[in-house]
Amino acid sequence: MIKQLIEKIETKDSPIVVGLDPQLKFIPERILNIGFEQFGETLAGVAEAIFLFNKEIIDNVYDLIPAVKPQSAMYEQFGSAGVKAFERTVSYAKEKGLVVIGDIKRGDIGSTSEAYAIGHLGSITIKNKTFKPFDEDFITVNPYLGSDGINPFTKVCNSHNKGMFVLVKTSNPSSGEFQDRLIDGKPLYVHVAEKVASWGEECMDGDYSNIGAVVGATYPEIGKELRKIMPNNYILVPGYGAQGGKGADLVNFFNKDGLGAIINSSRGIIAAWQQEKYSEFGEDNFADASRKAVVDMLDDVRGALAK
Ligand SMILES: O=C(O)c1cc(=O)[nH]c(=O)n1[C@@H]1O[C@H](COP(=O)(O)O)[C@@H](O)[C@H]1O
Repeated sequence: MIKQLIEKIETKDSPIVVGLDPQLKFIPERILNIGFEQFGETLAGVAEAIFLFNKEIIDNVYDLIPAVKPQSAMYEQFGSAGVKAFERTVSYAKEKGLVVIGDIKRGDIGSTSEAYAIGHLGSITIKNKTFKPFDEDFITVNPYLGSDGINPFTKVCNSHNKGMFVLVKTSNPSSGEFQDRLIDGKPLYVHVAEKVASWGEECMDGDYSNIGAVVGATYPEIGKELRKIMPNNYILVPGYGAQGGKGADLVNFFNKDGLGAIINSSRGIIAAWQQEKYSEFGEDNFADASRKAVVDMLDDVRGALAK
């Protein structure tokens, strides 16, 4: 699956991913009203609006980007109707030829991880009929439970040509509380990165592994260190834009071949219409504002890489 992602990154010259993290406050009135007219002022009405909001953004940016990353909590907050909107978003993005990274941050004891892996990446057979429940292409995984929490995902990645990004050093301000702690003289994130490199060897797909890492754009020096420890693992880099990451911070996350990293922006793209910088588009043209924000992000990232 990483081969397919790389092919799209190269074809579009676009190492970026748009995070589809809808919040009620980002959805313009005209979209909300469509949902409410159909399903009333209910969770189902909001969920319909969320799907329509995502669809309009996807329609306006899909030619510029290789992938999207819907964040599951942003849908789960609206209950089962929200989960349905997540499912519809995954299918629609795939219809438009995009790779889908389901940001679900799962991981548990082996038997439970196996169920997550089946539900999100794999398939289940009921009376000779096979179903693929969520069918994302990649997911995000929390490694806190160790190898037996990861192995079931690896197994399904190999049987279904899927992939995962394992949290190594997260972008948030307090990520260091545990992740930077020294153990045997090395920060915990280094131990996790070494594990990602070795888990990744079991899951190679061309020059890169279907097992990647998540490292926040907000820690560029750590990104440089981790890039060396995981030469064959793609790094998903969130934290661009709304969390302060800039193009210049991102160069260290890439390999010399110009590959190896994919940069995420969520609020910076989907809520661009609410920023002063894009106010000329107005609420009705929110998806045009998103397109302009993608173009600006691409210019920034390509410019930094060209230097
Ligand atoms: O796994 C992630 O995607 C993730 C890891 C991390 O360290 N930091 C981080 O922000 N994320 C996610 O990346 C997205 C960032 O959103 P914005 O800050 O709006 O661009 C959210 O969906 C976060 O849940």
